[in-house]
Amino acid sequence: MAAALAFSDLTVRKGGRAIVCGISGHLKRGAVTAILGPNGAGKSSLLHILAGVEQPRSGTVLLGGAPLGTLSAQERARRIGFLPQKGEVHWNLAVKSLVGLGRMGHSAGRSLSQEDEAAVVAALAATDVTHLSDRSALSLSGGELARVLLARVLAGAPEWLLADEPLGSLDPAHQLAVLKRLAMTARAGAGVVVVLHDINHAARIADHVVLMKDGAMLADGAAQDVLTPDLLEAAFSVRFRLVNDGGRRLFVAE
Ligand SMILES: Nc1ncnc2c1ncn2[C@@H]1O[C@H](COP(=O)(O)OP(=O)(O)OP(=O)(O)O)[C@@H](O)[C@H]1O
Repeated sequence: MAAALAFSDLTVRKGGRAIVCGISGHLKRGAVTAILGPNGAGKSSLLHILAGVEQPRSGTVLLGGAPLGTLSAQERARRIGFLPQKGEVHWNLAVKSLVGLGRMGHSAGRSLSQEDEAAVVAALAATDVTHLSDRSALSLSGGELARVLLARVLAGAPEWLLADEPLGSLDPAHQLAVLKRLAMTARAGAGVVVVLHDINHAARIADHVVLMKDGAMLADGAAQDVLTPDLLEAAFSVRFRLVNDGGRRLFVAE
């Protein structure tokens, strides 16, 4: 399948134990995949491997049929946008310049073209940070910085957008706006893979859900098949009641 992200028999060992235990899956573009599971389940570890920023102990990741490791760093940066859980900036860089770095996979070090500049402007607007364009990235609040770092990834218009808990420091209005942006990005043809903690956020945008526990996949399938009270209880050891809220499924922890 064109440009699918497929992984097989992935194993990661850290601290003398397996934290990802031989998992396999197949992710499609044009869809939102939510990775859910309790703390320590291995969600970030899986995302790091899919992004190519960490290597598994064993197993393979194929992007469009090619092993991820065979892509040049520039091609990987152009095709896979990765938003880590703890986004940090240590340079005194203007927000628009920081977001411009998201074009590096396209610009290969040359100065930004008109197309690059247009992509930066659109990405700043998409995450509601246009008004911060000239501010130093070091001066931003946590939620502002999170939105700027998402803008940097969006500016690159990657085939794959891999985001690790992108809503953690956002207020409710911006959480909703970012969820909608992720869904729009998938509808525009990208593969969106997002680690989420809120089941209702996943229910709102996910087409596909990977449910992890103890480094293994408890379930992997269509959102409506995986987001069930029984599977969620098996993952989180909490009972969820399913409420029909005018046609929208809402999960309430009991
Ligand atoms: N360098 C390390 N050494 C030892 N253990 C590690 C190391 N890195 C991660 N782990 C452990 O691996 C497990 C999986 O970590 P990971 O960050 O993938 O979990 P997660 O599902 O993303 O969790 P969270 O929801 O808390 O972010 C955790 O138990 C973590 O403590």
